[in-house]
Amino acid sequence: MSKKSVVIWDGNVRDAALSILLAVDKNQAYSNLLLNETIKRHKIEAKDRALLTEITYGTLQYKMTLDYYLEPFIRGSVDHWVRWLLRLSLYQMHYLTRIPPHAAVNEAVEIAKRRGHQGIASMVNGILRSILRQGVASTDDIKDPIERLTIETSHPEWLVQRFVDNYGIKVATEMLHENNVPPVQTVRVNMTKGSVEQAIASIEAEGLSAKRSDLMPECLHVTNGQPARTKAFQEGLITIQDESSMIPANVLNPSPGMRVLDMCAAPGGKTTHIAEIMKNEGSILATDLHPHKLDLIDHNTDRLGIDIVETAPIDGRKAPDFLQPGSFDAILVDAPCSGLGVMRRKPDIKYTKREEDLENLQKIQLALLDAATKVLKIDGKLVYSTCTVDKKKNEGTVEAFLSTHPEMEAIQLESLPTKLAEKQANGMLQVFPQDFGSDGFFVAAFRKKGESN
Ligand SMILES: C[S@@+](CC[C@H](N)C(=O)[O-])C[C@H]1O[C@@H](n2cnc3c(N)ncnc32)[C@H](O)[C@@H]1O
Repeated sequence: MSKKSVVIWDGNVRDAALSILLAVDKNQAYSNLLLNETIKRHKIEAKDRALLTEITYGTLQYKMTLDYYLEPFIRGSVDHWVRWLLRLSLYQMHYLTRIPPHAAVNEAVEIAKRRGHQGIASMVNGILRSILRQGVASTDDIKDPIERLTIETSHPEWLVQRFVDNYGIKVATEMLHENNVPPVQTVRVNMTKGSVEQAIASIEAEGLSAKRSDLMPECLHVTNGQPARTKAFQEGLITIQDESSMIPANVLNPSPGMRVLDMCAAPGGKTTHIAEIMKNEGSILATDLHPHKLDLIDHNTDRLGIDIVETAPIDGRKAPDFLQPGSFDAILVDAPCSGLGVMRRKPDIKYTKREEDLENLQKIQLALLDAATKVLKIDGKLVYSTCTVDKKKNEGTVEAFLSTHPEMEAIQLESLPTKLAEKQANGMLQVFPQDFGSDGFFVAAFRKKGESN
């Protein structure tokens, strides 16, 4: 992202949302990053912040559905920015019950006048008022179930088909709908600094609400506010992290004093979790392909008061060239992946990801696992995780790995709450976004066979 923001903030939430959507559409920025940057840079207040977030994400989440609704009302072609303006206005009219539809139309007309001219404003007014009078077409009229899900939930057809092939129509439908639901904010309590009760008290003292999750013991659900701005965050008592992302470090479950490798570590969400589980005793090598990302890990360890982490820029696939064979007690490979489990947070993924990307990623994932095996001690534990939901590429990668690595065996995923433990099969766990309202996530665990000395 450039140093100069692409979003001008003059207090007009819809106009700012339009600028963000246009930048995202031109691949100038990721929606989550540009939205956060805009909010931070312009110090946007809570009420506007909530609306800006809702309109930007909502419009992006439902882009294809909105186009389906708009199509019968648009004669000829409209400018690219006008189409985005229509989408974001219709999103408010159709999905946000608290905004009077006429207010959304009036705002759209004003923006059209300012960004274009009176003619465009009249056209926008005409289209939106016709929709108000006539209503939108029902997606129930679409007979083909894949096409209907594609339009209804605004996911590309190849992805809908892939989810249905992988998991059946029921699970796929639930997941596609859940992907459009805004995520809950969750934080992880740093138990080396304080208890869950202390974290709740500290967060609530600043006017936010925090409650224990009934899934992961170190997880809190936080509402109405920005936990990253709290004292608890600044003092290292909490870390912003999705609940599913708390699974891999728990499954790795290293003891204090161990030597651990976190192979794809930046920005360090799981490295720091591993360090907390180890009570900040032992040593962790946190590596990542991109040297500039290592600063993020250092920043996190400093804030959390963790001093057992060392970082190094290493391509995990070449780890055996730099690290001693058989030298780590436990290794986490939190691999680069297609991100199909995090589309609620990053709706851009729905429209930018291509099916062939999944193939390329699998080659990298297998190379990382192969390298990890070489530097793992005998009897050591290897945990593999991705934030994606794809049977062929998650379970498929594990099967391909095991078939070429007879020295490794799949093992039971330990140290998990019962609700998660009972969902595992053959040393693998796939969490769907609809299971617990957390990200879609995959975790597998292996042991290096043989006698340890
Ligand atoms: C899913 S993210 C890791 C998130 C991190 N574990 C956390 O919890 O904060 C995947 C990471 O893998 C890194 N990566 C991609 N290819 C890699 C490679 N060949 N070797 C090491 N790291 C790689 C990316 O830079 C990215 O930071």
